[in-house]
Amino acid sequence: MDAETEGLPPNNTIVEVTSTETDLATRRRLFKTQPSTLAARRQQAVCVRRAHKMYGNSKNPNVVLDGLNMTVPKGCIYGLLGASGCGKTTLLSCIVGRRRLNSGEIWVLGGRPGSRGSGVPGPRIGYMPQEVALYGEFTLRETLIYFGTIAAMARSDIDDRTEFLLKFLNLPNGSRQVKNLSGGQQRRMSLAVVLLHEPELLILDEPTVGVDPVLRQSIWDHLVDITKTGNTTVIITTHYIDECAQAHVIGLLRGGRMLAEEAPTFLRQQYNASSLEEVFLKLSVLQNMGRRRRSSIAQEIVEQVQVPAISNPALDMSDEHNTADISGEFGDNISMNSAIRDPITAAEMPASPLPNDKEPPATLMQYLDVISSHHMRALVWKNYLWMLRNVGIMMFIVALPVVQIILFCYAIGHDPTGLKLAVANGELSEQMAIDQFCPVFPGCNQTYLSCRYLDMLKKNKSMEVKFFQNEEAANAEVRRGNAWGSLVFDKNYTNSLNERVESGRYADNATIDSSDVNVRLDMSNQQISTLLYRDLQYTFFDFVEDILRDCELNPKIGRIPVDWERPIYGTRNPNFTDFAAPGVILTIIFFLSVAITSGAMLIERNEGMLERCLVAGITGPEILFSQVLSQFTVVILQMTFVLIVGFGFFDLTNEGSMWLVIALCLLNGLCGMCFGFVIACAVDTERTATYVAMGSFLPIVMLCGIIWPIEGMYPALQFITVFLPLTKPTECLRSILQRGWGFSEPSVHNGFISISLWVLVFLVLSILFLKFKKG
Ligand SMILES: Nc1ncnc2c1ncn2[C@@H]1O[C@H](COP(=O)(O)OP(=O)(O)OP(=O)(O)O)[C@@H](O)[C@H]1O
Repeated sequence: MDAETEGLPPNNTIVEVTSTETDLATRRRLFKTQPSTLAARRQQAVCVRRAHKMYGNSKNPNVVLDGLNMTVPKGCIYGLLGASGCGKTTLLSCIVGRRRLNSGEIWVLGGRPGSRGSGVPGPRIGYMPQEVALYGEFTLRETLIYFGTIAAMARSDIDDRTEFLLKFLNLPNGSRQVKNLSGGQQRRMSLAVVLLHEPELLILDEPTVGVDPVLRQSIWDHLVDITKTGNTTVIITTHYIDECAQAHVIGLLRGGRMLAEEAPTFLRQQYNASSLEEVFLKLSVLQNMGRRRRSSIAQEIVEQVQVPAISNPALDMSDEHNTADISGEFGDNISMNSAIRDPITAAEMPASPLPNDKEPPATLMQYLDVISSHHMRALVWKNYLWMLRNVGIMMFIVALPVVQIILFCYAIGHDPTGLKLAVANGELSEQMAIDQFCPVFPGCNQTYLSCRYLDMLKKNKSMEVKFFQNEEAANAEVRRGNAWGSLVFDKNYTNSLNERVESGRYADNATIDSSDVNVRLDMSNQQISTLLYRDLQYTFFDFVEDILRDCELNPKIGRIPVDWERPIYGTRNPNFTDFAAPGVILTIIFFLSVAITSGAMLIERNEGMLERCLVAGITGPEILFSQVLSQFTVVILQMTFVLIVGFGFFDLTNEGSMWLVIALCLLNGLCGMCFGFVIACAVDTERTATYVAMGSFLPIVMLCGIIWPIEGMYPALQFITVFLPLTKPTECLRSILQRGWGFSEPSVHNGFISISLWVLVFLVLSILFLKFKKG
């Protein structure tokens, strides 16, 4: 009920108050100071005070909880009722510590949810979310073993409870997979999971949806039964308002506030209603009147709706009530009425030890002690079981990088072959050109030297030569896109070339011109034209050397006077495959790890499993480390196959230590996994995750020196690349593979340092996202 309704006179006859001052004065006069001690609040199972929660932003807020108070005494069944979308789930997720209030306070089992030592989230509570939130591939028994292990139950206890729950909830035998159950059976299974470890506080979000009336009744009977001892408290939301008649207290939530918190029988009497639905309706009307009483609409409502004489609980308080936990707000008063009328009262409750009021400062060991062995056991077991149940997917995941490296090795970096050249050779007759006949004379023979050169082009560089009768025809072939270049030889080519060599510096211009090969290239394809440019020249050097050798002259005089000694690193003919391989291998491993981990985490998150596990007390670091452990197996397999295929089968150059290569690839896979965690924790949907992964893929490939040397980038970009996760590792792997460098070389150990730092950064970011990214 909102504050304005609290101001109604005790007999509750609706009085239209016209003057604001009178209204305020009446409210002040009627207001009593009411004690509310912290200790009393902490004695409740759940106590919410002045809770404000909104979604959206300040410009477009969606206020869901608006100063809400709620008191759930220990040992009761509390039915939380309200229309769809009124904020029940939001309130529950704040109670279990998965969402934060914008303001206000929550006490659960005497502690603040999420604070150290409060046990919430943790095994003290059992949360059944609205969605099924179970692993479809697991059997019922495996599901219960998993959640039982998380709650640190002994295996024998898990087995006993499993037998009981399967029978009690009318579930099929334990070896059936969850995905093969009907919708109703899955919800019952979800209920079985929270009942399994018999927590102190059960929070059930619509547990009876899809349950037949007989079973619904037996679930309620069970809830009544477990609360009898006073050790278990149940908060339940349901759409079937009247089933809440069996609750000890019901809270009616509307407009972000509690309309009432009372025992159902009391409410029905108080509001002279035959059903709880009617009570809800009347209270809603009262709430509307309170809100609009300054408007003329109020009068209409008063006239149209029959509201019974109701004593306003906010004002109808005996001294007896005042001694209880009352904060002066509506919710407290009402719930205490209930608590006192109810057979289970706070006074009868066994006083359980409360956690510390203020969170004690944590020691370093407590900060580091974020991993519990039974949680890790359960999580790693669950991850491997998931993989086992999805062998097809796992095989695909392992095979994918193999396919990629095979494609890379076959498709990238090899010199193009079969490049067509259009040749107009003046030395040939018209008929010879038509017949594509160009005679080659080996040895120290100075006849048709043009044909000898062209023959070497064909043989050594796999080029295809087509003869045309004149220069125009050859150029036209290039213009039509049928050849990559035209070569024109003068009709005196052989003689002129001989004379040019013989005369040396005395050769005249005409001789020099006619001994040149005139080349016109199609330079539209940078790779091909560069290659042609290089090969036409190199083949010419080879051609000259060949003749000189055959004529028993020193072949060196045919070369340019630069002696290309054996390279210090690399080969005389470095290929693009070896240049790109380090970056490509790292990129494949990195991005497949990103895809696997972000996919796995997002599936868990979006199907509610992650939420359920976090409420059960699993921590962010535990989830991450368990994923690291299990996904790492996949990364190791992927990496092994990539390296075997790349170095074993395709013989990629490796001059260095294979152990260093393996270590770097493993770290790189780990880094990809951690980046995947960050994406999964930071975004909400698979689609956004795909955009982020894709959005980061291209910049990383372009900027990390994988396909183009960093030295060729703009200076500002060169600076930025240093801070990208694959730049230094790519440089490092290239140095190991091509130069055979060891760890002591800066370029190698810098790669390891850089990737380790990135692993750390991504891990910390994921943990922070998991911790702080709540609603
Ligand atoms: N993550 C979110 N971001 C933005 N708005 C949200 C989010 N979750 C819930 N809401 C909005 O908050 C309001 C309350 O939602 P909530 O799920 O708490 O209602 P509910 O009472 O549990 O509904 P139902 O009974 O249908 O499950 C709704 O208007 C909903 O659209």
